[in-house]
Amino acid sequence: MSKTIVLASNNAGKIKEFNTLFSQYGIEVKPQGEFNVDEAEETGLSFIENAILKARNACEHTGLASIADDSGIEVDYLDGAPGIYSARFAGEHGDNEANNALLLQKLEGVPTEQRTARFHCVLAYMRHKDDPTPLVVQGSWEGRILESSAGVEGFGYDPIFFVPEKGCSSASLPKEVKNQLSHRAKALNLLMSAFKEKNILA
Ligand SMILES: O=P(O)(O)OP(=O)(O)OP(=O)(O)OC[C@H]1O[C@@H](n2cnc3c(O)ncnc32)[C@H](O)[C@@H]1O
Ligand SMILES: [Mg+2]
Repeated sequence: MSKTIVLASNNAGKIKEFNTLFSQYGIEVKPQGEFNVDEAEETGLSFIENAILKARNACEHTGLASIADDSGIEVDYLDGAPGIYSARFAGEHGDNEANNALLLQKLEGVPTEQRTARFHCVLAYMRHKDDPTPLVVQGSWEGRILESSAGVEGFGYDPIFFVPEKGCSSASLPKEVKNQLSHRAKALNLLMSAFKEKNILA
């Protein structure tokens, strides 16, 4: 049985990655923009809460099942900031350049070994707006914050996120490589296992 799943995101970078990732599993998702869904207010205090708020909002507006992604970067030296505020770290939502510049500034002079950080991704799947048991999975990706930007792939914090196992920034990795290693790829892998176990979309 094929059924439409709404992707509860307006972030073009995420949507692009999801198109590739989902196609690997033979699943088609439609971004919420195609349904004119109003953006959910991300008032939660954790990635999990925000992912559920976004998924529920998309279900409510479309009457369809949805998957939301709430993600961000946690920097150890900053006690986990920007965390759930990653998209609006410098004030304006989605100003990637300002966010990256502020993060570099806050870490100015901090030695390499204290620049550890990780991307974190929570995915929430809800069958409908009143679904009492959303499926929630998480993935993370360890690295550290560079001292300046490098690379043009990806989006958001990718130019300043150093990937130790590859020796370069995540914006310097070919898309296929990021899609094998990333927090998002790991979380989606878990979600797909849960789908299989629960015969969702089977
Ligand atoms: O809520 P939606 O509509 O999905 O879009 P958003 O951009 O607001 O997304 P979030 O609320 O989840 O905020 C996540 C921010 O964390 C950053 N981020 C998340 N995943 C990333 C990745 O793979 N590479 C680089 N930056 C990432 C990026 O700056 C995002 O704007
Ligand atoms: Mg958001």
